Formats: sequence, C-alpha cells, structure tokens
Amino acid sequence: MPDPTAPTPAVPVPALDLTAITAGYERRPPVVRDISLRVAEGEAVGLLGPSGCGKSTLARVAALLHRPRSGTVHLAGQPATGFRHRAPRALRTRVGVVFQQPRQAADPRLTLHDLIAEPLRATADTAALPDRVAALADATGLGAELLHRHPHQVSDGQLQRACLARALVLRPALLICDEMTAMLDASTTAALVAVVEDYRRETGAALLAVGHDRVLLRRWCDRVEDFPLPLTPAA
Ligand SMILES: Nc1ncnc2c1ncn2[C@@H]1O[C@H](COP(=O)(O)OP(=O)(O)OP(=O)(O)O)[C@@H](O)[C@H]1O
Repeated sequence: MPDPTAPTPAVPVPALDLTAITAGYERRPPVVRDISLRVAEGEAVGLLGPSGCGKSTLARVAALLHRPRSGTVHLAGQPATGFRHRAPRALRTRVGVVFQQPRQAADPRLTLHDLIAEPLRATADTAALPDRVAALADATGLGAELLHRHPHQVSDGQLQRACLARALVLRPALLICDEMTAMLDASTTAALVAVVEDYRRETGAALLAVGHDRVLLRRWCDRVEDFPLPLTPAA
C-alpha cells in the first residue's frame, strides 16, 4: 500500500511547453496548425522538416517573438501567452535565440562588443558586463580585435559567433537555435555546437534546435522530432 502521508513527488516542469499552436501571417491561412511540443528541463530537442513547413514560425512563437493565433506557450511552467502586448521582459529573457541569417538579426550600427552586451545593458546587472562579454567572446572564439568591428567588417561565421554570444549573455534557461549553422562551414559549425554544449553542461539549459540536417541534429540532441509534430505533447 502506498503511504498516503508520503510527500507527492515533484512533477518535473518542462522548460518549454507549446500546446495546440496555430500561427500565421497577416490574413493568410495559418502556416502552423495545432502543433504541440514539449522540451523537458535540460533536454535538447531537434526539430526537422522541409523548407517552408513552418519550423521557424514555431520557433519564433516559442521565443515569444511571434504571437500565435491560438494555443499556449509555457516557459518553465509560467504562461507566456495571453498578454495584451508582449510577454513581460522577465519571461522573454529566459529564452535565447540564434537565427540562420546573422546579417538580418544583427543591428549593423553596433560593434560586435555592443551586439553581445546590449541585452545585459537593459538589466540591472551591468557590473557583470565586461567579464560576461569577455568570457563569451573567448568561448565563441572571437578575438579582442574583432569586438571593435561592425557586422559589415566581419565574416558570416564571425558574426554568427557574436549572435550566439548575445543569445547566451543573459544566461537563458532555454536556447533556440533556428538553423544556426546552415550558412557555416564544418569547422565553424563544430565550434558553435561545442559552445552550446558547454553552455548546457554548465547551466543545465534546455535546447530547441531547428534544422534540415538530420545527422547533425541526431548527434546534437536527445530527441529529434519531424515536423509536423504529433498533435499531443511528447511525454
Ligand atoms: N514574415 C512572413 N510573412 C508572411 N509569410 C511568411 C513570413 N515568414 C514566413 N512566411 C511563410 O510561412 C511559411 C512557413 O515559413 P517558415 O519560415 O516558418 O518555414 P521553415 O520551415 O522554417 O522554412 P525554412 O526551412 O526554409 O527556413 C512559408 O510559406 C513562408 O513563406
């Protein structure tokens, strides 16, 4: 007989819980229909699918950058949808995102240093800024000289390193990599994957990695899902 006075074991709270997400653009038909996906605390999930199937749209919903038409997003058990405008900053900063095209993502007016530092400047934690930027530049393989350059003065690979450093600067509990390595050569891909793995080992952060490369995602992730996903959340 189970002991009724025994404490109930804590139910693990997923890092990300997307439930019945439908999302699209303007008045067009939705590109994501009734999709659910759960990423457990500390888990790395790969999301595979052909071009145009809606993976990036779902990733943007998960990153709280695109408002779904219906469905809910929970981050570490906290509802992150249903707000009148954007989700509160405290929720948005729990997620770090890296996109495929660093030139579209990076503000061309900022030096790489400021690109990395900017999210931290908006917090009360500015004292940590020099050390955090230096450590991330080091981890991502950006030499000090590169940090003074602007995006047009560096290669795509160098800019993507800076974008990854920026995504990690607030130490997110969930990192979303949307085709992060699609434009990169094999050695830069390996270097950036290693940075993410080190970060996850150190912090226990969860990962949602979106891409086309099944071999890479299989190697990188605990679980790989094909898009469209099952209509019920993964166990
Ligand atoms: N800002 C936008 N405005 C209008 N339609 C969009 C927008 N972004 C994406 N779409 C459309 O939504 C659909 C899904 O796009 P999405 O980028 O989510 O797919 P994807 O699976 O990530 O593709 P890829 O692997 O090529 O990046 C496509 O038909 C695309 O044309």
